[in-house]
Amino acid sequence: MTSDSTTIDGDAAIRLRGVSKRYGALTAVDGVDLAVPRGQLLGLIGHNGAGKSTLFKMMLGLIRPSAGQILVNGSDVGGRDFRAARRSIGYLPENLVLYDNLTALETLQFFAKLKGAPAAQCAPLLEQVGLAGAAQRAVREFSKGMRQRLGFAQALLGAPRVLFLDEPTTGLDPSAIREFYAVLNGLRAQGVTLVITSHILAELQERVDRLAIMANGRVQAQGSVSELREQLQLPLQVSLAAAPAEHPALREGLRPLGSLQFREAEGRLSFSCPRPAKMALLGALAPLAARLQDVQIHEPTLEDMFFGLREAP
Ligand SMILES: Nc1ncnc2c1ncn2[C@@H]1O[C@H](COP(=O)(O)OP(=O)(O)OP(=O)(O)O)[C@@H](O)[C@H]1O
Repeated sequence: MTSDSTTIDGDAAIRLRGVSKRYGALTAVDGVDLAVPRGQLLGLIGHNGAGKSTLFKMMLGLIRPSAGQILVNGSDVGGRDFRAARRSIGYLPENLVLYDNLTALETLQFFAKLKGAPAAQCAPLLEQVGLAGAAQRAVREFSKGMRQRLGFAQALLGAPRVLFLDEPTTGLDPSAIREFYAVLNGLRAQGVTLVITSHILAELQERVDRLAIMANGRVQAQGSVSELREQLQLPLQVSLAAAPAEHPALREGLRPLGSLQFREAEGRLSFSCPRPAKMALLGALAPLAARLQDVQIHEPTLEDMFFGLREAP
């Protein structure tokens, strides 16, 4: 699959070239090239074991790549100056360990000390993630979503310029997810670069600037959602509502589009239509308008794209 990383390299806050990680015979990450422009939100998606967490850990300097180069904020990860550069990077791991006996505020103060961030940031950050009212409560009493909010506050300590968030919305309810993305949008507007993983594809679809789809250690495709749609050329899903008596005439009227696989259910005639035939489809439907009650044309969803890639040879 094509990558446009070369065209955005100039202002990339994160840049990976030929990055691999091998564990003995197993190649967890295999020759990844990736570039994330400053101030953008990249969604990283992939099946279990695709290599997302391994890629994260390498970008954070927690594990060393077997091959390739990683630059974050202009610093070579693993290089001499990376220790200092690490302070401008925030990270929310998939499973953050919290101490149950500490309060939310004490927890954040503890992480602030570890990171060398000012303790004065802790209370405003709790406010930002919606935990101001729970600042003095012990973490042991926290729900899953509250723990996740606290983890997010921890990642924001030190006003990072690059944020890596591994499954950050796990355990959040729909309104908390909305608030979480509002915070991300605010950060993005300040030029913070964000990389986020999620298994909830529909959630990412409307919210990310770019996506990288990983499978078997490789980035199989990357780009904006509309670029991926173009690259993958998955068909449109068309559904026509019409009285069953009209279906034969509809099939006949759509014959110029070539052989379509029709499905009939609940008064609807449905079929997949190749993307390049979209205008021809609209042209064929116009003279059939009097026979139709409704027309739905769906672009492929991120889920369609994800599974389309996995099923590709
Ligand atoms: N320390 C390790 N030693 C050996 N193999 C490892 C190690 N860490 C990861 N792997 C393997 O590398 C592959 C990629 O794992 P990784 O955790 O990066 O996947 P992932 O995409 O984050 O998966 P998930 O969505 O389940 O979190 C898997 O096959 C995993 O078993």
